[in-house]
Amino acid sequence: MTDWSDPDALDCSDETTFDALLDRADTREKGHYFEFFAEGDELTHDPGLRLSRHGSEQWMGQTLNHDPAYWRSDTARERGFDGVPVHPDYLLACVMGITVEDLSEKGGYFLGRTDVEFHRPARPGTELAVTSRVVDTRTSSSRPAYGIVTWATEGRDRETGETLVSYERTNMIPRREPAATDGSGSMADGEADPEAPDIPDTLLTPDGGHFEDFRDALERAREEQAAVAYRHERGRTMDDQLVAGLPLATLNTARQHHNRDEMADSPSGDIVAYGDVTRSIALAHARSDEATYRERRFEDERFHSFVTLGDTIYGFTRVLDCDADDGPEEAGAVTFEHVAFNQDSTPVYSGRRTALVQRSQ
Ligand SMILES: CC(C)(COP(=O)(O)OP(=O)(O)OC[C@H]1O[C@@H](n2cnc3c(N)ncnc32)[C@H](O)[C@@H]1OP(=O)(O)O)[C@@H](O)C(=O)NCCC(=O)NCCSC(=O)C[C@](C)(O)C(=O)O
Repeated sequence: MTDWSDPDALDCSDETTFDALLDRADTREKGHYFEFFAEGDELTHDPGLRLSRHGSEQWMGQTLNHDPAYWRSDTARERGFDGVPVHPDYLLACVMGITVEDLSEKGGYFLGRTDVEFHRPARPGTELAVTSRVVDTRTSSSRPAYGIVTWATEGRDRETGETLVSYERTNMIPRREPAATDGSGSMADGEADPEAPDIPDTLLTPDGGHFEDFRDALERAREEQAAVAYRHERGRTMDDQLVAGLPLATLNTARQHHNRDEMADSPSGDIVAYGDVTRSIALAHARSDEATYRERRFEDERFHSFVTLGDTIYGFTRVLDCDADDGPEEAGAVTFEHVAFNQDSTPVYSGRRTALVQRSQ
């Protein structure tokens, strides 16, 4: 009888032996297929993550989000924060990162998110408690190998139980067994629309980045049948640190971001950027052209196309609404539509954002 626990019983450095071993071995799976999820299921996400100043500053530096209120105590105080909070994009990415192992590690693509609400600022050192509820599951008519799942997620302060951020997100999730559909959905390569798009003749740019600048530009646009819409100058090329480093720093274990071998056979053919990194870069471009006071909420966030290593992310903004009565004395609410696009001008992300923007002195 061979004692297979004897170190000398198998030569794992021999390619033929090792190939045969690998062939025979089961894989201990991570993550869940589509069939695992049922509407109403509640999931408590176990991985612990403590928000850190280093993590927030690293996220801000790498994504070009340079708002001093999240670096410096004097600006934080002026903006009404009780101490220097972590950056909201980092908070959101950390809450979502923790959920990945349970919800989307199997390889599903992040399609969209809505109702992103920041309930209170979070301080470095906060330990997170994150839960999700399955809101909806459905078959994809265009991709029988995948289903579409929506979860409602809440990130809380583990010590006080207070909610910090909540949202609903939707992913494509691989099925264990492909669904029997005719595959007749929207998979055809985009047929050109023969109709020219209906767009305004004039796109206006606000004179500055304060609340009044956006409000005045919107008023002008209404009179001139124009839109307030502009692009931002900065671009950021996706490198290893952004594509693989930042998701892992928030415990996002989705293979899409760090396993090129597995991803070679996937629809994207390569690792792709975490949606929250792409989004944060586009928002940073927009925020660099405005006097942001606080983030309020995000709706209708969608990820349209893959972003891979070497792609460059630019930003485009349309101003939708200004509300002078919403917000404290120092700021008014502005609603934007932000679009992230790549070097070929292909939109990769879009979302509606309401932020408080500082009033002019
Ligand atoms: C996946 C691709 C190839 C599919 O492209 P496609 O041409 O097959 O079609 P589509 O039009 O984009 O949508 C496919 C189906 O999804 C539905 N759908 C679409 N959006 C939504 C939405 N918001 N809410 C609800 N449903 C939505 C849509 O209605 C359609 O349904 P159908 O199959 O029945 O016709 C294409 O959409 C694409 O390239 N998207 C970008 C994906 C991406 O790069 N995401 C970010 C990176 S992955 C990530 O961050 C991972 C994460 C965060 O770590 C982690 O979840 O773990």
